[in-house]
Amino acid sequence: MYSFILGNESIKMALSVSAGGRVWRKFFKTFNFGPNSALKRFPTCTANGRLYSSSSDNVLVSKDEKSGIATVRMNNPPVNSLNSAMLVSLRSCFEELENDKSCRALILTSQKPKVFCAGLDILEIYRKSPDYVAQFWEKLQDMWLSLYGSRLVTMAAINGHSPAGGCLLSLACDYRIMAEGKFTIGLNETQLDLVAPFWLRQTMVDVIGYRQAEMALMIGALYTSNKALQLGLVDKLAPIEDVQTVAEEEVKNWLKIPDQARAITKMASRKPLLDELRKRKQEDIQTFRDETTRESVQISIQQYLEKLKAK
Ligand SMILES: CCCCCCC/C=C/C(=O)SCCNC(=O)CCNC(=O)[C@H](O)C(C)(C)COP(=O)(O)OP(=O)(O)OC[C@H]1O[C@@H](n2cnc3c(N)ncnc32)[C@H](O)[C@@H]1OP(=O)(O)O
Repeated sequence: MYSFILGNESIKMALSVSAGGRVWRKFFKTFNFGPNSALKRFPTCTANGRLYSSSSDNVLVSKDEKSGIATVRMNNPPVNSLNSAMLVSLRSCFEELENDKSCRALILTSQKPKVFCAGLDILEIYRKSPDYVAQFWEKLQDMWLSLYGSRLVTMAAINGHSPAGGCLLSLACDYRIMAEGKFTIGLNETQLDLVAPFWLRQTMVDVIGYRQAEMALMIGALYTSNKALQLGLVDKLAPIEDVQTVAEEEVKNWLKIPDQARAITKMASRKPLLDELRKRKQEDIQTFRDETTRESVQISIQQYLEKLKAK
C-alpha cells in the first residue's frame, strides 16, 4: 500500500510497510515522477461522477472502483478545443487520479463522438497579450507533464478527429485506439504557421520514427485513421461505437502486468524528455510567446480562423 505526498519540484512517496517499499522509494527519488510543480490536495475520486476538482463540467470523470480504471471525458463543445480552463481541468484531473492510490489506469476520450479534440483553442492565441499567451503555454506544459509523466496506464480512446493539440494528448498516452473511418489525426501546426515545440516533436519521433515524423511535421500532415495505423501513430482501430469498449479491454490486458515494473520501465524511457522540458520550461514559454505574437503569425492565424468559419 502506498500514498503520495506532493511537494515542489518532485513527488515524494510516503510508504507504509510493504515488500516493494524500498524499490518504490528509490524509484520516486530517481525519476522525479509526475508533474513538476507544487500540487494541491484534491478531493477523492468518486465513481461515475462529474469532475470532482473543478467547478465546471468541461472534463467528466468516472472510475470503476473494482478495476481502478478511470475514464476521463473531454466535454468542451463543440470541438473540445483546449482553452485555458480545459488545460487547468485536465491537469487537475490527471493529478487527482495520479494521487488516488486505488486508480491504476485512465482512458482519455471525448464526450462528443466524432471530435476527440480540435487542439489548442486558436482564439487563445489570437490577438492576445504576450503575458496571456505565456500563461496559456505554461498551462499546456503543465498539463502535458502530468499526463506524459503519469504512473498510470494511460490510453487514448480517440473517438473522432484529433488534430494538433488533440494529437499531442494522444501521443502523451501509452497506447492509442482510434475510430475507423474518415477521421484525421496529426500535427498540422505548420499549416497555421506554427512550429511544434521540441517536446512534442520528440514524442512524434519516438512514436513513428525519425523520417516519418520529420516529414509529417514539416508538411503539417493530417492522416486518416488507416494511414495513422500504418504509420504506427495509433496502435489499433475500432468502429467508433466500440472505441471505448476496446480501450477498456486493452487496459485490462495492460493491468495484468505488475504496476511497479511497468511504471518504472515507462519512466526510464520518458525521464529524459520530462527533465528536458522542466529544465527548459521558461525558454520554451518565451519561444512560444515571441513566435505566436509575431504579426505575420497573427495574420496566418486570422486566415486559418476565417477558413475554419467559412467551411
Ligand atoms: C511556437 C508555436 C508553437 C505552437 C505549437 C502548438 C501545438 C498545438 C497547436 C494547436 O493545437 S493549434 C490548433 C489546430 N487545430 C486545428 O487545426 C483544428 C481545426 N478544427 C478543425 O479542423 C475542425 O473543427 C474539426 C476538429 C475537424 C471538427 O470539424 P467539425 O466540422 O465537427 O466542426 P467545425 O464546424 O469545423 O467547428 C465548429 C466550431 O468550432 C470552431 N473551432 C474548430 N476548431 C477550433 C480550434 N482549434 N480553436 C478554436 N475554435 C475552433 C470552428 O471555427 C467552428 O466555429 P463556429 O463557426 O461554429 O463559430
